Amino acid sequence: DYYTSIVSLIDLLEAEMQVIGFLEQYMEAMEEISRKANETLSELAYASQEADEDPEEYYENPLNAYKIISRFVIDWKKLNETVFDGTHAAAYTANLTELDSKEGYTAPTQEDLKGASKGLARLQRTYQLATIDVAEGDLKEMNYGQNFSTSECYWLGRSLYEAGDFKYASEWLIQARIRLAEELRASNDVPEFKEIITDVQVLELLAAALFYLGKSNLASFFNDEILAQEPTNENALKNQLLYLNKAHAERNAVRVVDEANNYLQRTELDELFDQTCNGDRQQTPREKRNLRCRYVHNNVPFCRLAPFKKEELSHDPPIAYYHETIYDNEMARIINATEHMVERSMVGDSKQSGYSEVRTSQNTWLNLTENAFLHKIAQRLRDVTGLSLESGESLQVANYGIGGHYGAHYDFSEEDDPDEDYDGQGNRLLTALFYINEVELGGGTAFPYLRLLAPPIRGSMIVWYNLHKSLELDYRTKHGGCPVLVGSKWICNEWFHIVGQEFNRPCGLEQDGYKSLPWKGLH
Ligand SMILES: O=C(O)CCC(=O)C(=O)O
Ligand SMILES: [Fe+2]
Repeated sequence: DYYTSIVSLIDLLEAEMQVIGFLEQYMEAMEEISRKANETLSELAYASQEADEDPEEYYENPLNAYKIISRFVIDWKKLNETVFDGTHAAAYTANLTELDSKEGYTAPTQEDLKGASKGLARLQRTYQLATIDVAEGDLKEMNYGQNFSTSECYWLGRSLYEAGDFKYASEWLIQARIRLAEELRASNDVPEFKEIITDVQVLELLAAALFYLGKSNLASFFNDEILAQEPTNENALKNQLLYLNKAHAERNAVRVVDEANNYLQRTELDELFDQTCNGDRQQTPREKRNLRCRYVHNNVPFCRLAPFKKEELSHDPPIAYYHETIYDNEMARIINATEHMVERSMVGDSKQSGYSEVRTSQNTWLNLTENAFLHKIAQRLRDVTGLSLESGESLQVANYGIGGHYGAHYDFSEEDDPDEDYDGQGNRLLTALFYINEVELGGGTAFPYLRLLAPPIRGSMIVWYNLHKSLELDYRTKHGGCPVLVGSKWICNEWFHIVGQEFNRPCGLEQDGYKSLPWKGLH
């Protein structure tokens, strides 16, 4: 699909350029025909005008009599053949068909449009971006100059309406109305062949969206607006009663649930996650007080010369950045090797997995042992963590597109017997995650329970233990990838498992799992 990764969008751009070429070719052919046809046409018109001045006299001349018959039989026939010539249209269609059936290409669908719409709404919700700003291309004080047209606002509103996101649907529909009014004021000529949206179309959706948001009063107000423009509009007449009655009932009832907050079934965790992503939820100065930056060598001889640059993010559970742990050429190679391999990411365990809006990214895997250039990265992973990779997974490479994100989750398996999920290698002990490109805005890794946001720093790696020393699950490690606001986000991560770490991370003598139990089953 097109809304989960940048790579596929670049392919799509290529397809669009081709389509532009095809149509240009066709239009040139048509213009040539039009030019020739006009020439012939004026010749023919000249002849008949001449005759029309005094037909009787004109046709006394036998040559002229011959000519008009000849014009019908020969010239008009020839001209019509040229005008109706279908070969250029056929070539155009054939080009399009060929593109459609090209290996690895599928035209974007309504589903893609819906996915992209939801991605945008997710960005707005997470980073609290006002629709009016986004519609003008403003994302967090940056202007990308991408003003939305009436039709774009309308379709965005409509997709969100269909997706049940009535809050943002109504806001985008209002933007559509504003633009429509501006367009009407500015001029009357709408460019031909472009979709024309009417105010009534917008109002119908807007009233319904507001109704579902529990704002029947407003729904009723906009419905009246429709009736003012089209007094016999059947839908509006029907809805009038519904909206009015509901508004009346609402006025007299105490609202139990706040529907506006309840839409899309957002959980408390979603809220915490968003707040962590947008910086509203942060570690307290007290929590940060003992966090340090330091050079570490982990007793690796080479690292005594070139130590790792560690930045502590949390002591318990242990989470830290290691800056500048992957080289430019390594990052480029990883992206080059995988950009045409990535596929839509799945969620779930070995028993049950599938696609989900919780994780909108694309990913693939690189085998650390099969790819020679990855041997060095594997060694670095061992040096940084002090752990063995004998039970480690392949390196996962992932790319996030428009509004791409990964909702809060645990990396470990909560199964009674995680060995079943992981081929007998034990649960996921440690996560090491490299940020391998520059993300312009957004796309951090958020730990909502720890009030911790790690921005994606190109070339840095973030490392954390998912399990307590006793190997019990550490429920404080819930985390996710914040939506990418501007740019594209590439990461690769390695999961270290329990097997083989007996001497590398010895178990504690006490059960320390109680520390994170209060977070278990939260939300
Ligand atoms: O994208 C991120 O920052 C987090 C990714 C993640 O948590 C995962 O892939 O398990
Ligand atoms: Fe994760």
